[in-house]
Amino acid sequence: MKYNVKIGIIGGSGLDNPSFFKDSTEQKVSTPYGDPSDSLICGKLNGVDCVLLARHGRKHSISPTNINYRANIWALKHVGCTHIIASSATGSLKEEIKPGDLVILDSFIDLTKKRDYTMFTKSDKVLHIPIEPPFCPVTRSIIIETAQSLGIQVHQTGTAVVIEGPRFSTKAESNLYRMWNADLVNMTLTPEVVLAKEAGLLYATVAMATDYDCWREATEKVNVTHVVKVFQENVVKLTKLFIEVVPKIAEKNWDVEIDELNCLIQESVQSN
Ligand SMILES: CSC[C@H]1O[C@H](OP(=O)(O)O)[C@H](O)[C@@H]1O
Ligand SMILES: Nc1ncnc2[nH]cnc12
Repeated sequence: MKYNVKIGIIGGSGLDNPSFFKDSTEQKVSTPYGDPSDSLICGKLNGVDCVLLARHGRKHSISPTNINYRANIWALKHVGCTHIIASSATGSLKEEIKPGDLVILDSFIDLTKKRDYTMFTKSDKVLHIPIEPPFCPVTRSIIIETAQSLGIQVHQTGTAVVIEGPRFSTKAESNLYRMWNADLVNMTLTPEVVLAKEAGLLYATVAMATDYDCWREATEKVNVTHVVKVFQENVVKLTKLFIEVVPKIAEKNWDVEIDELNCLIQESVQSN
């Protein structure tokens, strides 16, 4: 086995500072892109090396636009992560995806406007990464199988529309996303998922639907208090899934997947 598995866990809204580890160390990392959202919390989860990072900072002080996604991903790569599993609180765009449900995302529609979308601005090279499939299919399968073995119901696929935020959507926007057949809406998935691929990290997101955004007549329109409340009411199944998925990821040899991703990155650098 060429690569030792180390798993980065990016905790989103509601999972900003989970007490995953019995013993942990805090590591401050500076990166060529500036500072990550917070210190990295390193420890072992079910015997596997893991690194926790709060996407919005442990005090939830950084808004989606101002998150230094590049620094976050660079820092996790720098400390030796091979994988990232991330959480995200999301609005549901479909009746059948109910608040509290978990969705193993497989695609996105990026409507963000004010972010740094590539790691490759600090070199003389241009990288045109083929992003499809955006999420690591093998990591996704392991998450789905683990959920099934725990009796946790998940939606096995889902497309998230990513908005700039921090405001929520209008009803017109929400209905437009529904017409696109998107499943969820959030504010942080991109460029995180893209940068992870550029960095050669195998990445998956477990999204939790926390609300019906604002399209559904019969329900209260989304607000942040409601999002946090629903997330907290359902957080146990999400953390249980993360804790159990970590050893399942670690028991596999990932040399092929990591080498394939590194090849893809090399092939995607434009050179004249
Ligand atoms: C707290 S409401 C909106 C906020 O929640 C989600 O955060 P995350 O993806 O980090 O869980 C959403 O993307 C917004 O940033
Ligand atoms: N309705 C919504 N829109 C955008 N981000 C969200 N995060 C949680 N609910 C959301």
